[in-house]
Amino acid sequence: METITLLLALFFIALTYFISSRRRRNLPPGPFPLPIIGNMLQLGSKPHQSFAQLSKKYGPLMSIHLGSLYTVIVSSPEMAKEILQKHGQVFSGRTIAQAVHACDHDKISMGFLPVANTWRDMRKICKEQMFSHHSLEASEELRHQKLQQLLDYAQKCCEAGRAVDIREASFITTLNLMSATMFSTQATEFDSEATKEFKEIIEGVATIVGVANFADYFPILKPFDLQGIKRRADGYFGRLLKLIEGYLNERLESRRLNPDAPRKKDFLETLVDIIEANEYKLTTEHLTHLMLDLFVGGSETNTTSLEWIMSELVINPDKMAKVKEELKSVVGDEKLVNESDMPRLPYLQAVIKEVLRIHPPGPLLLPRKAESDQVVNGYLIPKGTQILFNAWAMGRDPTIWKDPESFEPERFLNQSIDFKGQDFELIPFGSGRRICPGMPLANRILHMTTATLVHNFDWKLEEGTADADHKGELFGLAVRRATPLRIIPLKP
Ligand code: HEM
Repeated sequence: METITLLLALFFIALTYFISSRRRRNLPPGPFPLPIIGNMLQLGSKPHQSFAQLSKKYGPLMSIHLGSLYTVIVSSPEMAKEILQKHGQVFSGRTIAQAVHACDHDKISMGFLPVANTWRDMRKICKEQMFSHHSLEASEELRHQKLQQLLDYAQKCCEAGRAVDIREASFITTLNLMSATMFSTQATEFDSEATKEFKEIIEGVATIVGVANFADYFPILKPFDLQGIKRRADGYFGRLLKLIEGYLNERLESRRLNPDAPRKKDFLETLVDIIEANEYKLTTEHLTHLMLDLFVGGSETNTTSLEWIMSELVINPDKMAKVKEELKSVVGDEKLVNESDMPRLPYLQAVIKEVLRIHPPGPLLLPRKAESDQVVNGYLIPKGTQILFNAWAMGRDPTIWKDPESFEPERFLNQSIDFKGQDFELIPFGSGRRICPGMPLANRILHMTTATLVHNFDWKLEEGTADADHKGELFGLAVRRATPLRIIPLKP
C-alpha cells in the first residue's frame, strides 16, 4: 500500500514538473506524454492520420514525445514556410534512424550528412550534372527503351486477358528507368527469375527502413539491436554497395582500356569524369553511397505514386478518359509519348499533382532536425528536436482545398500551384535546402509511365475488387495501397 502511495506521489511530482517546465520553456502544445513511452500509444498503425487528428486539437505546431525523441509535427503551410524557408538553415539537419548507420552510411550519405561542404558538393553534382535538363535529355532514349518493355508486357497481358499487378509492374519499370538513367543497365525483368537480386535488395531496404525500430525512440536499446534491424540493413546496404562498386569499377576499367570509345549518357559516366578530374574533395566511397541514396530514394516513392495514379484513374473513369483524349490529340497514334511532349499535356500534369496532393508517398516527408534552439510562432523549438511535416494532412485540409477528399485534377488547371517547393500547401518533395534532388527525374518517370499505360490501353478492374480497397493505406517507408491494384488491359 505504502509503495503504491509513493509511486503515485512520484508520478504527480513528475507530472507537475513536466507541465510547469513545458509552460516555462513555452514549448508547442501537445498531448500529455506517459512516462518513458511518451505518446507512442497514440501513433496507431497510420501515424500521419493520428497526427492529423491530434493537430486539430493542438494546432499546426504540435509537440509529441516518441519515447525519448522529442518531436514537433508541422501541419499548416504557414508553419512549414516559416520552418523550411525563413529558418531553413536551423532546420536543415536530419534525425538519423539506426538502420541508416548500416555500412556507416550516415557518415557519408548526402541524405543524412549535415548541411556543410561535403553535402554541398554532392548536391552540386546532382543539380548541375546528374539531374540537369541537359543530362536528363541526353538519357531520354535509355528510358524510352524501358517503357517499351512495359508496353510489351502489358500487351502480353492484354492478349491473354490477364490482370497486371500495377505495383509489381511499376516497381520493375521504376527500377529499370532508374538503373538505365544511372548505369545504362537493366535492373530486372518482367516475368523473370534471373534478375531478381536488385529487386530483392531494394524491397529489403524499403522494408527495413520502414519498420518502427524501438532503438530509434529508446537510444539505450541501440547496442542490443533487439529487432535485428541494423544487422539486416548492413546486409542489404552491403549488397547494394557491392553491385554499384562493380558497375563503377567496370566503367573505370573500360575507360582505361578504350579511352577514345564513345561516352555513355548515364550518371555513372558523370561519376567517372568526377573521379578522373579530381575536382571535388569526394572519395569513391562518397560517390557509391550517393548512388545508393539516389537508387533507394527514387524506387519506393515512384512505385507507390504510380500505383496511386492508376488507382485513382481506374476508379474515376471520366478523368481517365480526359487523360486519354489529351494524349490522343497531342501525341496521336505514336505508341510511346516523348518526354518533350510533357509541357503540352496540362491535364496529365494536373492528374500527377492531384495524386501527390492526396497520396504524398512520404506523408511525413523525411524527418528534419533543429540544429540550434529556435523560436517559431512564439514557441521554442529546442536544439535536437525532430521535425515532421504532415504533407498528408495539409493535402486534405478543407480550409486549404475545396472538397479535399475528392479526386479533382481540374483544381490545378488555370492556376499555378506546383510541387516544386514554393507552394507550401503542396510539398510532397519537401522544400528549401534539402528539397528532393531527384524531383526532375521523378517528374519524367511519373508522367511518362502513366502516359504509356493510359495511351495504349483501356483498363478494367479484375473481378472481386471492392470499392473500399481503393482507400486503404499501408504505412511504411512510403504509404502504399493496402491491397495491390490488379487491372486488366484491354484493346482501346
Ligand atoms: C515521387 C517521387 C519522389 C518523392 C515524392 C520524393 C520525396 C522526397 C522528400 C519529401 C525528400 C525530403 C526533402 C526535404 O527534406 O525537404 C526527399 C529527399 C531526397 N530524395 Fe526524393 N522523392 C522522390 C523521388 C526521388 C528520386 C527519383 C530520387 C533520386 C533519383 C530521390 C532522391 C532523394 C535524395 C537523395 C534525398 C535526400 C536529399 C538531402 O537530404 O539532401 N528522390 N525526397
